[in-house]
Amino acid sequence: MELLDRVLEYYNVKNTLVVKQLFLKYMNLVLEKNKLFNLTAIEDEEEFVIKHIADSLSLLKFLEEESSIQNPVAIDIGSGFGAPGLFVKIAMPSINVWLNDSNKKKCNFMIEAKESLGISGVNIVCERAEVLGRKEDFREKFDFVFARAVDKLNVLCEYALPLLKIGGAFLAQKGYVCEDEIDLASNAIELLGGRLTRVEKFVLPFSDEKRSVIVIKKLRQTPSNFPRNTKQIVKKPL
Ligand SMILES: C[S@@+](CC[C@H](N)C(=O)[O-])C[C@H]1O[C@@H](n2cnc3c(N)ncnc32)[C@H](O)[C@@H]1O
Repeated sequence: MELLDRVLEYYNVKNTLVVKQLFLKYMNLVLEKNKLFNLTAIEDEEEFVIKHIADSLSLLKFLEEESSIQNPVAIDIGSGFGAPGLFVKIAMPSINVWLNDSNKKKCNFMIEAKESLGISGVNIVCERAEVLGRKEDFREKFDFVFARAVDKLNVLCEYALPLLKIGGAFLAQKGYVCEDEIDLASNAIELLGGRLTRVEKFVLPFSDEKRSVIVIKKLRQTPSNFPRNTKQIVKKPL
């Protein structure tokens, strides 16, 4: 598929023959399973390449620029069928990725996809992110947290920041206009030990799809009373 070749070249992805085969296999798995239950609204292959693959790969430059760690560990919260985490992992094998979702069917699909693609360095954890944030094995264990299309930034910060190591970065993928969400999240960012360090706006390649990536760095330990339980987070966002 020529569009996919161009996208891989645009993002400077190495080992393109292998990566392309894995992306095509993964896309077919998603589109096939999508006939049985809803994983994505996108059914057209070229649209899939832009809105799922290129959109996920837009994180690569942030991974390079925000950390010098050789084998970073990332968690993708609310990953759904595996976006952006599994696409990033395929294009950047040196990263270890945890794919997290609270929905059992989606987690089962991600397990199936991981096995079918035969990739190591990927784990799937089926739990609410705010529950993981209170577990010793997950709290402050990640160099990066990703989230795309999961919740508003103030709510997302309470999911993401407890999971980050000090010095780690939360990469939140948002639409082009995100200023109001950022304003609303400033209290949460401060309370949870973070600092907004970067907001980058761009257009996805070979399209007119506009996006933002918001970078929130963890500077201090998250106070032990966060994350709160789901009811409190939803009813009274920070
Ligand atoms: C709209 S989907 C987005 C999926 C994927 N990130 C993407 O961009 O295609 C949102 C996903 O977040 C999951 N989710 C929502 N709240 C969550 C939470 N607190 N912890 C873990 N997963 C959550 C849902 O189950 C759903 O699969």
